[in-house]
Amino acid sequence: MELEEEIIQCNSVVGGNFEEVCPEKVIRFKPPLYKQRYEFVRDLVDRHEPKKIADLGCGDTKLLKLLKIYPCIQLLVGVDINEEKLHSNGHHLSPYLGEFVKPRDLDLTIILYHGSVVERDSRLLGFDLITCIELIEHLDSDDLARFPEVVFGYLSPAMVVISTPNSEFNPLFPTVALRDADHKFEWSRMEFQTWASQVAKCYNYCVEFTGVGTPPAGAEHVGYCTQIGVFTKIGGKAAGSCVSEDHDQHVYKAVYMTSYPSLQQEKVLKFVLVGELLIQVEHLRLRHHRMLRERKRESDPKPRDTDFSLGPDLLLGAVFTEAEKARIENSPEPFCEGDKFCVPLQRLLAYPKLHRLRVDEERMRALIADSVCLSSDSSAVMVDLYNSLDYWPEDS
Ligand SMILES: C[S@@+](CC[C@H](N)C(=O)[O-])C[C@H]1O[C@@H](n2cnc3c(N)ncnc32)[C@H](O)[C@@H]1O
Ligand SMILES: [Mg+2]
Repeated sequence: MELEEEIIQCNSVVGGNFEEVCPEKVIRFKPPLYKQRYEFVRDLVDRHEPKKIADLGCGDTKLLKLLKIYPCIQLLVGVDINEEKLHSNGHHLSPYLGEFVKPRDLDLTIILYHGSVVERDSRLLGFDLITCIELIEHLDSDDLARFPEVVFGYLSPAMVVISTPNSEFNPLFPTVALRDADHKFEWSRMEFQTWASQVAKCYNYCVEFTGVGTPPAGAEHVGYCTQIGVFTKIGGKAAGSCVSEDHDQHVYKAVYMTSYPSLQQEKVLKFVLVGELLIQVEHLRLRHHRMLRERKRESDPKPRDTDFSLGPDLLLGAVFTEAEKARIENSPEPFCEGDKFCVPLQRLLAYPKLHRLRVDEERMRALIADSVCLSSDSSAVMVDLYNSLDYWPEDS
């Protein structure tokens, strides 16, 4: 993360140490500061792998869009007081076509709620991570006073991240006013850390302070442009006893909800399994043809054992690791029965794209039974050795 400075003609009145530190310069961050804040959250998600995340004051849902790709997340919730923002951005959170073709391993539900973060809604209980990015400075003093009791006392997630402007950085900007017209306050590091430490102590969290947006050389003493507190619940995830009495408190209005296809859903698993299986069987069948053709060209009339050893997998562009090769080679080989080509289920399950689905032979048999033809003992998938689309130049 870098900070870019650009000399500009700056006639604005600047406060205190601005002129001394950084005369006539405008500060630009690279990547932009909002992206650095999102990156900070992404890094936390990478490290802690939370299953349930709520983004309070989610605005135009940009952070949620970045988070939805994480395989560990199963519930992603956004809350904002601005209903219009939620309505106009919700559809960006729905699954793409590619997410049906290559579904996630685990379910994911995304819900956007319209409501205020100072209202209690029991659907946000039991979360692993709650993010409040550039939110608290938009709360008036009454709401700010209620915020800790709701978020830390009632919702009581395992981790909370709060970011807010560091007012000590402001003199480096060309103007001295608050950074946004809707900000009710901007705190120095001392003010934020005093507030956050009291909150942490009151609700049994520990808090660490950091930030994003490094100050320019010579101005290190002002600290990060955005200050961040990361709160971790002492004693882990278990919800506090105070939550049990109001478990059905639904005050937020759900304005958008979407569920992602995943391999946890039987119909999705079946779709992927049958699709990958058909590709693999067809690939093996064509490879068998190729081998027969080569033999014919060599005019070798002698029948030999069919060779299903693993040559370069040109058709699928697959390159196997040594472990994958060993798994495939140790599984039963495809075979021919009259004009039928048979691939044992165990062989199919050895290929990486089917192996990753983590189904055993019995489950596979049950899932594919009504979609493919099985051998008489149901141990192999059976297809015609030749079909009308096969191209045999030698025949023409
Ligand atoms: C500066 S924006 C930050 C948006 C987003 N977190 C981001 O970093 O891109 C602040 C957001 O908080 C929302 N907000 C303000 N007061 C709120 C409240 N009491 N409850 C829920 N959301 C609130 C605003 O509508 C706005 O979308
Ligand atoms: Mg703000």
